[in-house]
Amino acid sequence: MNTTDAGKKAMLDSMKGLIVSCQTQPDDPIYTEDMAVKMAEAAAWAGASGIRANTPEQIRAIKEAVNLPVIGLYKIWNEDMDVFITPTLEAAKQVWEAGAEIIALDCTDQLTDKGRPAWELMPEVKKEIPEAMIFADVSNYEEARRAVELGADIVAPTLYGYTEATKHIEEPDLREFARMCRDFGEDVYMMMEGHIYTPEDAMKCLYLGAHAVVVGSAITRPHLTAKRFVDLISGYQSNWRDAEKAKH
Ligand SMILES: CC(=O)N[C@H](C=O)[C@@H](O)[C@H](O)[C@H](O)COP(=O)(O)O
Repeated sequence: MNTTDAGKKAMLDSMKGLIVSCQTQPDDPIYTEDMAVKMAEAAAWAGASGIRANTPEQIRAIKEAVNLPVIGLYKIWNEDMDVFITPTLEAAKQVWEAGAEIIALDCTDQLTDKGRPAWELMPEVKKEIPEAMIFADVSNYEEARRAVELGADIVAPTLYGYTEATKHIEEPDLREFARMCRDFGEDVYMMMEGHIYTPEDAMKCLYLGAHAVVVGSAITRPHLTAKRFVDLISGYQSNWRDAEKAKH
């Protein structure tokens, strides 16, 4: 792997376009041991420019099968905190050792169980693993600014909709994303991630200044895509039923 600055830049430049998040958990209805690899192979077949993957095992298996840059993360849930994306230095090391060129970190203000904000981990990871590139998962403009100042290579609003302040939101904030691209796009690779469900929405993000768009559920969680259809259709069906009842 080429980890010089020029090598890093060449890799990041090559990631323009679509990055597919290929993640499965054992409690997913589509889970099998090799499912994440199959998803990554499908993404590569389609022409994706990178893969986002969770857990050292899935990252390692994907790296063996697919010749694309990998954004790796390690989701670890702890009931004492909301931070779950690569929450510790040890988790970041495992992601790196599994072969991911880029490590995704929670760079929000959320507090860890040690009482410190999640973003404080980034300088430690950069010091410990200087060859790695850092993908900062943030939830708002201020966190994006801080991530840029701390030297993130990539910033994305991945956690918009997943923090205490934003958990009621289920759509991307394209206006805020455009502001991030305008203000930080010269200093960092801005990517869009989270709640992008159609090629048209992905295109909008590219027009707003995204270097790449990371898409997960819409491509690799068919059960959630099916649920979006069912929820919408059944909502209309009950409205129809109520309207019919009201007539009688
Ligand atoms: C918040 C969180 O846990 N995000 C995770 C980050 O790796 C994934 O579960 C998402 O699938 C990914 O961010 C892509 O987003 P979407 O699935 O909406 O396209």
